[in-house]
Amino acid sequence: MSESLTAAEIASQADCWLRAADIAAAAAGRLPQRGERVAVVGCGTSWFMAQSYAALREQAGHGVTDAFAASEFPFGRTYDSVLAITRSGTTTEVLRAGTRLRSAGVPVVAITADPHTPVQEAADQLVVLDFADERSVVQTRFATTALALLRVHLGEDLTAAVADARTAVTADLPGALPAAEQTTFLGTGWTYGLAQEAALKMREAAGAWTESYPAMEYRHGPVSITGPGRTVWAFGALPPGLADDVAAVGGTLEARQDLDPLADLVRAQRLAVAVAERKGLDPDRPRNLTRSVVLG
Ligand SMILES: O=P(O)(O)OC[C@H]1O[C@](O)(CO)[C@@H](O)[C@@H]1O
Repeated sequence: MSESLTAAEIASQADCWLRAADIAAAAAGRLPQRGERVAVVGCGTSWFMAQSYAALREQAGHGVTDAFAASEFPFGRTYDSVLAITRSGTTTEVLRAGTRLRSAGVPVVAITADPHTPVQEAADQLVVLDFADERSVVQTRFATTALALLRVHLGEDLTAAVADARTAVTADLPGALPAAEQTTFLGTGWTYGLAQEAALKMREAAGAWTESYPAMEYRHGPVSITGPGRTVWAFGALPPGLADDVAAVGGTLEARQDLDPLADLVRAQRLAVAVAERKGLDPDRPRNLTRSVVLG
């Protein structure tokens, strides 16, 4: 089988993160400033990246940062600025939120792959990551590149993450993994957004049954569905006792704490493609999904 577009885009992420690091200084004036009260919005994958960034920004002490699905923006709250993430620049909920915020005088910046779209009207300023744009319906490299840019903007050095991403694209996928009958993805802090994104990727590309939770929530119900043939995949730090909890019910624990969590997401993306192909599905043609959702 020839390599899918999605697989090729997944493999190119480390290079895109390096390019993001190169443009971070030039974009810095448009991205949230230290001390600002900021909201970050997006839909689907972009919303999950917004959640990861919000957690990282708060953790870095840069200021209050809330993330919302664009359709759920709490217009009664006051923010110094709003950051929108949208690969396509056409997603209706993002455009509606941006337009309404702008008309209320709230500065809106959008990170997008395509500036020649309606997002140019819905935002005051754009940060364009056209080099990370994708031909696939399912998002992979645009989203991780946006998060990589934001991590550099927070002062992180991504050298190790880039090296880990290169490892993640060549490493064998865990052969011991069952056919991914069901996978529960866990994360904490910024990695919870990654867990949600991994679960979405498996659903979108492979039509797989997946769930995602904050890691410590695992014991509060999700453990009930773990068992033989089912996998728990933890991003970042493992909660104490998790390995024992998963083993006790016969599940398989997948955790690569040696990798930067964003690079571990690359492995999860690859798993989604592998599961799709194992099921005879084309990861480039996800069921019932379009590249962006534009409402009438
Ligand atoms: O970032 P955009 O272009 O606004 O698109 C968001 C879309 O991307 C997706 O993640 C597609 O993979 C969908 O969940 C969502 O509809």
